[in-house]
Amino acid sequence: MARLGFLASHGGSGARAIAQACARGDLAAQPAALISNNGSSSALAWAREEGLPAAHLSGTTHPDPDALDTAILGFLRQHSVDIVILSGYMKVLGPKVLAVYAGRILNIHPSLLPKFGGQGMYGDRVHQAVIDAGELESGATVHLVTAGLDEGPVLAQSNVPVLLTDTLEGLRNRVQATEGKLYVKALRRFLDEWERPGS
Ligand SMILES: Nc1nc2c(c(=O)[nH]1)N[C@@H](CN(C=O)c1ccc(C(=O)N[C@@H](CCC(=O)O)C(=O)O)cc1)CN2
Ligand SMILES: NCC(=O)N[C@@H]1O[C@H](COP(=O)([O-])[O-])[C@@H](O)[C@H]1O
Repeated sequence: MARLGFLASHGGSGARAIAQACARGDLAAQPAALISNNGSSSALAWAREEGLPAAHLSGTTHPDPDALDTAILGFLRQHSVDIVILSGYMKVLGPKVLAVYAGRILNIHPSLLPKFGGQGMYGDRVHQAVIDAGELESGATVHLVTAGLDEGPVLAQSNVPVLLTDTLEGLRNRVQATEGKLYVKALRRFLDEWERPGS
């Protein structure tokens, strides 16, 4: 059964949705570890409540980026993680993690990539940019993670309308309401391919 390593900066809603799907038997996977760059994140508190091995690893604990990259990789390997799940993780993954887990790191982004992705595009900044651009639709994207921000192959997307009267909160809530189900669907499809011999 695939072992999942979560990285989250805030609430980790995607990680929680996936962990609940694993507990229901809807995903052939099991949570194995969680890392947060935010020592006071509710994702870290949730992981500890769940008895999940959890660590605060960040620029505060490891000011040197290479040392942080090594520490993140070490924690993932210590817990025999097979697949890395980014769940609102707001930092760029380093080359060591990217190399060892190439093709096995998933992320969810709150726009229809490739639109509204890349440096500086995260959280509410994305939704505000969508509204400012006058887009008629938005959604979330699950993609494989590569060295470039939000540039990896798309695995799945959700679609929601953008209303002319939309506020930032209204659009955020409408997009976020699709994320948990989308992430579970994308991971199920990924696991089907990953577990097929020779895939
Ligand atoms: N190597 C990669 N690392 C990460 C990727 C990726 O595709 N390749 N995805 C991001 C997640 N993400 C959007 O989905 C994202 C996260 C953060 C940023 C960003 O600009 N961050 C700011 C700092 C924000 C903060 O400190 O709170 C920055 O780096 O200046 C853009 C996109 C996760 N990592
Ligand atoms: N570029 C990455 C990004 O913006 N991710 C977004 O951050 C939010 C995290 O919420 P959460 O911490 O409650 O899961 C989610 O909406 C996710 O799509």
